[in-house]
Amino acid sequence: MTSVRVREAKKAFNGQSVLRGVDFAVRDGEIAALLGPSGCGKTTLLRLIAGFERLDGGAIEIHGREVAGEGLHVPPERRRIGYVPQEGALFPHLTVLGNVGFGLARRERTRERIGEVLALVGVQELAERYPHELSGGQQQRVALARALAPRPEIVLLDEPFNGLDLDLRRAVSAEVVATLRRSGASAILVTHDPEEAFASADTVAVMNQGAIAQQGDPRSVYLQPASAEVARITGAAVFLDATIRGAVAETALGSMPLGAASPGVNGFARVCVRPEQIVLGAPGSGCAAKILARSFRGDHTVLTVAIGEFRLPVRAPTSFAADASVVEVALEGSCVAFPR
Ligand SMILES: Nc1ncnc2c1ncn2[C@@H]1O[C@H](COP(=O)(O)OP(=O)(O)OP(=O)(O)O)[C@@H](O)[C@H]1O
Repeated sequence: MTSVRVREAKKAFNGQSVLRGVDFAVRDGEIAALLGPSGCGKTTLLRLIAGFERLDGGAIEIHGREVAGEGLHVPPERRRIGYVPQEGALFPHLTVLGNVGFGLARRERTRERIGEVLALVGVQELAERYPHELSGGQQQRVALARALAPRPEIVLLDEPFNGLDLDLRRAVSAEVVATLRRSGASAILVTHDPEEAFASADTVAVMNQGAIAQQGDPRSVYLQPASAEVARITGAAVFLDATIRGAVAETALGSMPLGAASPGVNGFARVCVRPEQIVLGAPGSGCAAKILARSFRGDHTVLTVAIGEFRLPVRAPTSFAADASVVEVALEGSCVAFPR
């Protein structure tokens, strides 16, 4: 069953269109990521689903029941949705206990229920502390506990890990996802970090300029992006000019099987490959390239190489010969073609 369905959602602020007809769906128990660049409308979509904003057009259904549409706006407190806003959202004058109890109806505001949800997110020993006495990761766990306390059916999380440094961010997001799965709620996680979206979500909706450009499982949006923009939003992408012959793309780096092609692509095209598909090949296996620069990255080195006028990054092992000036570059896997 579908837990959230958004149809043709439109929203403008001060005459400026922010959502231009968004279609988006999340199934029961699923974690969906809303991935897109800054300003594309992710928070606006989340706030419309929560009921904090009113739709200008289109409709939103929760578990098959329309909650927003023409002449209809069910208030947030009647949507059974938990909301984890961006960082810094705890009430500074309330303890963890007070923060988590805040959203609970009086009869449910028991130490037992609060203790249960603090245990669910693993912060039960922090109950008496104030937000300023917590680390960033602890604060985010408490914010999640506050959202989960009223047993929502859907949890919306707006870039909840933004304020955390990278290592902590990966660890806290994995814990939060595990907690959400244990709670059984569906969730929508807003992020602009593709790795976070892929690691956390069952379905990824790629948003750009107020519309969903593609929605699918993480592998399909990464490996078969529907457009050059989706390819860029979902990770690093290298575009090569190519000639398409049947199911093969011929590029300056050699030929490559075509994994997918946009409609109308034939003859001259642009193919998208991911940097990890450009590899060092054995002599004679690919295309000779001149090394222009090296950048040491710890567990690997990135070479910038030139093939004629064309420059591209190639990942090499840290042990790569320091005196080499030429390498052989080859392509691995398949590519996706777009019109040139
Ligand atoms: N209440 C508002 N009044 C006027 N403009 C708004 C309002 N809320 C959002 N906007 C505008 O709508 C656009 C989309 O904003 P939104 O916060 O939804 O984007 P976002 O994708 O979540 O961005 P970020 O990743 O930076 O948070 C922006 O141009 C923003 O300035």
